Amino acid sequence: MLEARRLSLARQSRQLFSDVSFSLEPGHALLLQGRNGAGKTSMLRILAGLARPDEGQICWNGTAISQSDNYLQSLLYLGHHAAVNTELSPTENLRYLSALHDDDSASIDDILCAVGLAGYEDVPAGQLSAGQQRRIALSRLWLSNSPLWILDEPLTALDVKAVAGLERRFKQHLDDGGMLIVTTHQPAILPESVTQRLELAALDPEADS
Ligand SMILES: Nc1ncnc2c1ncn2[C@@H]1O[C@H](COP(=O)(O)OP(=O)(O)OP(=O)(O)O)[C@@H](O)[C@H]1O
Repeated sequence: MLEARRLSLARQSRQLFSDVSFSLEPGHALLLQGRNGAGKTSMLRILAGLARPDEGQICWNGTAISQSDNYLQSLLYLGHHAAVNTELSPTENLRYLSALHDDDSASIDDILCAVGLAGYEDVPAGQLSAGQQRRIALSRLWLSNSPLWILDEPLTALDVKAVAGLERRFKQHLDDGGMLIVTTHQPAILPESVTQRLELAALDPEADS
């Protein structure tokens, strides 16, 4: 279980969030919402252990993440920018990514097919569209066994079919007892019965305008 306890963060003399607490159980998702600049990416980076809050603590199965010996291995974090080597083909990118992950059981061809890149396997990623490059980055969701996924705007640049594929993958992950924390402006992609929403807006100076 992941527990965030009384997290606070200020940036550039502005309080982004204060006293934010939540807990996330296996099989459940957290949808982080808020307008541009509300602090969603900052919150996700803190949850992923890439930055520290001004105050508060995050615990993984009862242990502070800074002390946990398995938090980072339990986590898959995908940031805003597609982590794709543009000189490599989708197949080569996936071979590289699969070496980083613990699960090599899924075939690279099957994953490329699942993310809709069949027919583009050997084209340098730099010659693919933004949405196709995003699909390469999202292939990690098919490679990873990590129980906790933290995803920053994963739907950016994706078409309807790719979004539907991701929706199915999210559901499978949650059904398997995984956890998901995600920012997206398309909340319908998450199964409502197991999703809690956290809105970072209360401290936004423009919130009432
Ligand atoms: N490293 C940093 N140093 C200083 N200020 C920062 C830093 N990172 C973010 N900020 C500021 O914190 C605020 C929140 O940024 P953040 O990227 O977390 O927002 P967001 O809700 O993810 O926005 P968006 O929806 O546009 O992606 C912004 O005003 C940003 O300028």
